[in-house]
Amino acid sequence: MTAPPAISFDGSLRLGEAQVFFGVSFTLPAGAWSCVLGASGVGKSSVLRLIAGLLPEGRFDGRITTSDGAPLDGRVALMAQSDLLMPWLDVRQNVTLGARLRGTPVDVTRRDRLIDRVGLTAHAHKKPGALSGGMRQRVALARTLMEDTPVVLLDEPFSALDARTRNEMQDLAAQLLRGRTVLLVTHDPAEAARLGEHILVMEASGATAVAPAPGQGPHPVDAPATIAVQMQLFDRLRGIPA
Ligand SMILES: Nc1ncnc2c1ncn2[C@@H]1O[C@H](COP(=O)(O)OP(=O)(O)OP(=O)(O)O)[C@@H](O)[C@H]1O
Repeated sequence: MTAPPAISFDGSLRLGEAQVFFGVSFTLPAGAWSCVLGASGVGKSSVLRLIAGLLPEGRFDGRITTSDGAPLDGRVALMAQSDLLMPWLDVRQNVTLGARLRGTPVDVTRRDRLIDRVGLTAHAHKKPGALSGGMRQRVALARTLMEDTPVVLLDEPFSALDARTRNEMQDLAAQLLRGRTVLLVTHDPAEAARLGEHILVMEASGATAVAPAPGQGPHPVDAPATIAVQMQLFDRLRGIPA
């Protein structure tokens, strides 16, 4: 993996007749977890798709730049809320889907190591239909890591999981993605307070930074600093000024 860059985003987006957002500007620090929250429809997923180069429709007036000046093409992996697993492929084949689609050789040692790190070695022969929701998200996480990109974008990947599995997945993702430039879209102030080393609240007219809990994430869920950030985010999302 190449060194993760910081990413600066500045622009406005129109989709069809609608101005989705206007003058949204922020910088994602290199090698850290950034979290973005905001009302439904404000354009959070569109920001991810713009950074990933996956929003061909619409009109984006602005710039997305990197601290090393190199383009983001080929350096970004996106993990969506839906696990997007292929039902006819087993865990090993799903984890290596990227290489299969590109027609490039599969690094089987790396594949098996990642499946082991997400705790699925005993289930590697199974198809998605035989896995729980948490296991399926583990496969999706291993597939994202298999791409070994310095930038990882996460679009509400844990929102459909029960509280305990979500907590486990947050820890696992924080551990496995440490050192990469990560942007997580979430509706959950507790998740943002726990994982965020940089936190943004997005509105149609801009993005505001909210100070995270100190130190490296994941922050302890019951630490006073984490709870204070969570409460502040609740207030921001309810429209209560800081
Ligand atoms: N291809 C498209 N064409 C027209 N409008 C679109 C398109 N994709 C998204 N939109 C609209 O753009 C707006 C922003 O969508 P987006 O999914 O980015 O918001 P979001 O903040 O991620 O929402 P949520 O939190 O509900 O997932 C929404 O009003 C959505 O309906």
